[in-house]
Amino acid sequence: MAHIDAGKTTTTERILFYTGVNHRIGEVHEGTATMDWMEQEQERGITITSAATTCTWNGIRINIIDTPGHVDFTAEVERSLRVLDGAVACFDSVQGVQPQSETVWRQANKYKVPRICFINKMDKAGANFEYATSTIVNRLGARAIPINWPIGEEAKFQGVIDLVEMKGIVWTNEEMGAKYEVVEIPADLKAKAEEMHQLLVEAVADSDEEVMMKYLDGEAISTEELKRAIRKATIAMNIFPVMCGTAFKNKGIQTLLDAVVAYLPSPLDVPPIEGIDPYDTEVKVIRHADDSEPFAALGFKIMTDPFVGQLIFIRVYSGQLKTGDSVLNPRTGKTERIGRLLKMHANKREEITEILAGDICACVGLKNLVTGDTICTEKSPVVLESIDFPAPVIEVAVEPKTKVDQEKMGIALAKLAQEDPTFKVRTDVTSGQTIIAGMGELHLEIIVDRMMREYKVEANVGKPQVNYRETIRSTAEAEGKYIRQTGGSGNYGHAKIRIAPNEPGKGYEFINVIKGGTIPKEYIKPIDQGIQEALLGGVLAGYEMVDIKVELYDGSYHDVDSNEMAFKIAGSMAFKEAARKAKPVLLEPVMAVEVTTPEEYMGTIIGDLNSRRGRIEGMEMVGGVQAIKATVPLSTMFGYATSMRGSTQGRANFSMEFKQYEEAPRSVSEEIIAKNNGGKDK
Ligand SMILES: Nc1nc2c(ncn2[C@@H]2O[C@H](COP(=O)(O)OP(=O)(O)OP(=O)(O)O)[C@@H](O)[C@H]2O)c(=O)[nH]1
Repeated sequence: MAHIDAGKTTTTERILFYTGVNHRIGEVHEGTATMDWMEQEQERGITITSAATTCTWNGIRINIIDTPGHVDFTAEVERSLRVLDGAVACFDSVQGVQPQSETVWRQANKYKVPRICFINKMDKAGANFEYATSTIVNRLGARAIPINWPIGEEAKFQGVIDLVEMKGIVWTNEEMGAKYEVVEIPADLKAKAEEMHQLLVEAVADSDEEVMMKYLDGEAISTEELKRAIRKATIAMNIFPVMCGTAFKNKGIQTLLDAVVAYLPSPLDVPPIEGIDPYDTEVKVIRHADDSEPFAALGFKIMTDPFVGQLIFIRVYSGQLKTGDSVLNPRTGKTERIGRLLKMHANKREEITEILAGDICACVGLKNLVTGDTICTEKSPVVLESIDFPAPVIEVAVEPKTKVDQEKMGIALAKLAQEDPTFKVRTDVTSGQTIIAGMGELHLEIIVDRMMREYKVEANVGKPQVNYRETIRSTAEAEGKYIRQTGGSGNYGHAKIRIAPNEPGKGYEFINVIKGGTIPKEYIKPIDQGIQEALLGGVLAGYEMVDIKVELYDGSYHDVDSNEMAFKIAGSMAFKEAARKAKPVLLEPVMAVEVTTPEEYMGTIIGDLNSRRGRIEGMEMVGGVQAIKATVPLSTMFGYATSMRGSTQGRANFSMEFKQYEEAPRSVSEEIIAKNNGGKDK
């Protein structure tokens, strides 16, 4: 995991080469990286999907998921961290911690994933191991403790000092770095190595009692003892060991693999996973990484494969499973049969017949699974915690060119949406246009590109727009009555509701307080559904309404004429009227922006951010340049990259990620409401 371009894919390619999975090294910039198997990834030299793959080092099996660095694909990182037990955080040796490193670091904290830090690109001009490590301490607030020290930097980088075993390791540039030599610690680095070794012992002593006692008594600590203490401290996240190398120049990868095996947890080292009983949500269910416990796994990724069909990636938390076994999906209550099990090697696959606790693999045959679903045995059901995904903030209209394209587009978008939980499709209520929403311009561009290439859909694509939301600021009551006589049969639906603002982020909540059958039970759900449909269309400018509590408190029915449809319409009517009375407001997505710029352009950058309704949150010197943090509405940030580069002669950089939805200022919301014809449902 890392900021974009830190070298995750290059490092992974080296790992696959040294562990014997690949016989030649694929390069990102040549478009031949195994992990970046999608056409779009190879053309752009970036990772978009996180490919899961398996390799073996020193007899230990390692499952690797190479994650994307670009913020638009943050969901890929989120789900990978949810199912992995350990991570290698890659950093650029010149830049150290970059904005997106902070995001992924926070995500790893959230899922309590122990980490090793790998300072990559030690061969680059300006490489500085000490500085890069200090940024991990200062910007991430992490206890980053070197277990390597570089031998030479920039063009002179030859290898590393292993601060645990106190030896030098240098790579000879032969056989793509497969060969290295163990050497004495160079004389000029001896004192530094001693100092850093001491620091390492001190840092891990408090995680291991024996080592602590010996340390306090001034006794020598053996390499084995030190390794054990580092493992404990790393798994407990008391420390984050820091290593270095250059993936591109083939140095430092074998040592990194050794450390992954030595210090990152195996499935047995992580705490058992907690879930709940689907039939009694008050009951906690604990599952250990043990083959003899009942089977439980989490589906974390869905990929449509042109040959096999739908592949579901799962992480097994407990028990075992064989091909042909049936599993229960507690969300749907349905049992499904596992057709095939596949071990994934980036773009190749190997058929297997069983999987065990701790495994990550792909399976075929689970039609109804969505990302984040648990699968388990019918006899001992459990629901594991799902995965959180951020809301899409940008949208664009796509219009099929012909009738045939229209059909193909529907299928393509549905498939793409099933793979990607941050991508949503909707039909605009007034224009009837298909609107797709996602995490950023790049995200939508890739989706449109895949739709056109993989599914051969021809379509016109509009300009990206902000995905606004609506909510209410006060409470209101309203009633909806739908009474019609159509031909012979009648329709009768009648509902009275109260609505109130819900806590931000809590979404929609429906509370039924109907007593004594004023409205029969079977019509309650249709009312709820009618309200939910009305929520999607909004009341101000046609945007989805969020964070609203609705209480159904009264209504009436007719013995003969009442039906579900009539109550659905009554619910929708009641909600729209109540929402209009409850001070509706427009919400806009606000982004966390970080610009790094040479000092001379600071004034220009800040002035420009202010003119975009930005709020400056802080400034800091980072690696000789100024880092300016600000929150800025997304609507003012289109085209920012070009204008910022123009005004700083290409010397400033920026990153941006979604922060939260905030109420749009009156002038802005009036303009948007006017543009959308003053509400789409009118
Ligand atoms: N000089 C130098 N360049 C490197 C090194 N490692 C990677 N690169 C180059 O840096 C660029 C980015 O590398 P990637 O491996 O694609 O980085 P990434 O972190 O996977 O990027 P995303 O997946 O797009 O976030 C490529 O052009 C690599 O060839 C290194 O050790 N030294």
